[in-house]
Amino acid sequence: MKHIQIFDTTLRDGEQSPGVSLTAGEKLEIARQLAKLRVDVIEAGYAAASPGDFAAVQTIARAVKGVSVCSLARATENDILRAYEACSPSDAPCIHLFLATSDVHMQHKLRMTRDQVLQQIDSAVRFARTKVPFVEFSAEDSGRTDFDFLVQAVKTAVSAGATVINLPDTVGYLLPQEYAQRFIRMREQVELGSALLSAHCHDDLGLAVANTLAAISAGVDQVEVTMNGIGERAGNASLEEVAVALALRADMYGVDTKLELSQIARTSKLVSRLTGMVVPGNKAVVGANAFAHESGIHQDGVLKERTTYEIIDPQVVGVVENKQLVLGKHSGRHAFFKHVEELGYVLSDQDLQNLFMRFKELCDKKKQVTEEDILALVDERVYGEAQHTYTLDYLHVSCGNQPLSTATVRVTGPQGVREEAAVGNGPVEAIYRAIDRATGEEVELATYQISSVTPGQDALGEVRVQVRVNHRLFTGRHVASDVLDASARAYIDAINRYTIMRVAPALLVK
Ligand SMILES: CC(=O)SCCNC(=O)CCNC(=O)[C@H](O)C(C)(C)COP(=O)(O)OP(=O)(O)OC[C@H]1O[C@@H](n2cnc3c(N)ncnc32)[C@H](O)[C@@H]1OP(=O)(O)O
Ligand SMILES: CC(C)C(=O)C(=O)O
Ligand SMILES: [Mg+2]
Repeated sequence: MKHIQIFDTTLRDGEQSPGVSLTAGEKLEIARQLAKLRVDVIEAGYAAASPGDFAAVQTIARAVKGVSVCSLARATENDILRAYEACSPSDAPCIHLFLATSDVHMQHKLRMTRDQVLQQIDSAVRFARTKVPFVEFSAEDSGRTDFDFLVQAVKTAVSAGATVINLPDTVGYLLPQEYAQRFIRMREQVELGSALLSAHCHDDLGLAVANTLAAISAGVDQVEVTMNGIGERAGNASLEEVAVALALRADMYGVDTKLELSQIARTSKLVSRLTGMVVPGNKAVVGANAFAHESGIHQDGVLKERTTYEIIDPQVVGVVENKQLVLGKHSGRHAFFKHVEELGYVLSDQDLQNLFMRFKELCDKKKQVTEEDILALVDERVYGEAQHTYTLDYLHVSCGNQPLSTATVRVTGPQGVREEAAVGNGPVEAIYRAIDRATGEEVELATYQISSVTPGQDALGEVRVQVRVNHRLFTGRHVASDVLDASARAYIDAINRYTIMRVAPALLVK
């Protein structure tokens, strides 16, 4: 069976989703999980974009073995050198060079002629090949590129030594048959030698997965995908949808991947939690409703025979139904640490001890502590409280069935301890006004979302907020059994992410 290489770009194109900003530590955690999922290439970021992204790519290249680690780079010497320095510790370092080839991009964005673009492809690919063994060249906006010119661009990249040729549908414009034809014609017209062909699709017309699958039928060797389909604008082709389609319909595609499908659910949840991008309930494969049956006739069918209405076995993609850890207030450290380890986390002794304390506090509030609760606690421990400028020491809220609420907060920050009170049209507004006064930061609340991360009346509530500062969005998140406490801390988390960026951009990835 032909092997299709999975190039995961969750940490690069996925992170280009508006409002997503991952720290290097968060990127590393996701990269480790992607390695467990057994993707072939991790595009860890864009090393020249910021010191933080450089650090993230380098950290992942050093720490995550058995997978190729790649950095994006423009066709410039500086970008190539930064990408090389960042990804060179990898077992298989890869530089992903791109240059646009469509007339609209060349004329208006690059302001270059066709000849200049060909010249730059040649010199950039040659230079990158002097640095690393794997160089991917992407003809940006290839979907809207004049085909004869695209052939010239690809010939230039191949003869300069590119090991992968990617034809991205950057703006999600093509239809499946058209996209497939481009690969078929390209193979007919260019002697690719050992260079692989790659597909990279965006979802502007909701066709990213269909186009990716069409490209596989047309013989590509690699597909570029993101977990949960996150990415620039409407997103990229979703890894889990492509992976499951290939596995389930091997009769049609006749290809395989190295993917460990049982890691899909866990990877999806991790990416969702750390990016703040909520997975819609009806999302294929990983949505909460993907294996839920609502109507009587369907329920009857599934009870008699699961496959009447389920084409995917949820366990195959790691969705374990009715699984609950038997953990509670009588559990000790050994059992608890083992569970954390089984969930795939490698934590320091100090983090484990602190986490255990939080677990015991939670046991006093909740009858049953589930795997979801523990995942939420780990996130709070490892990421939520990292690198903070402000901490919330005290919160008191007074509210009722009248619109006016009051909140009092005590916040510790660079100016010391400050106490402030404010009123608002509801408790959350009152809290946020009080926090604004206590921090003195000028941020504007852009979005506020609240959800229950665990089932039952005593569930943990998760609040995600985005604050806007100078047209940029910063996401904050917190999980607690008290939703007003979670609301306050999520807001402070978002402000902290903004302040980290302001004082030390290298700590944040973007
Ligand atoms: C399709 C994609 O997903 S492409 C990847 C998109 N990702 C990103 O942009 C990552 C985040 N970007 C950044 O941090 C910044 O844009 C940087 C650091 C990369 C560049 O910042 P700046 O130097 O300030 O340039 P800015 O972003 O304003 O403009 C881009 C410049 O790169 C040029 N450029 C665009 N693509 C390429 C390319 N592939 N090769 C060479 N130059 C390019 C543009 O023409 C423009 O040049 P100009 O300044 O001479 O007009
Ligand atoms: C950098 C390239 C491959 C890209 O993301 C695109 O064209 O969509
Ligand atoms: Mg893209």
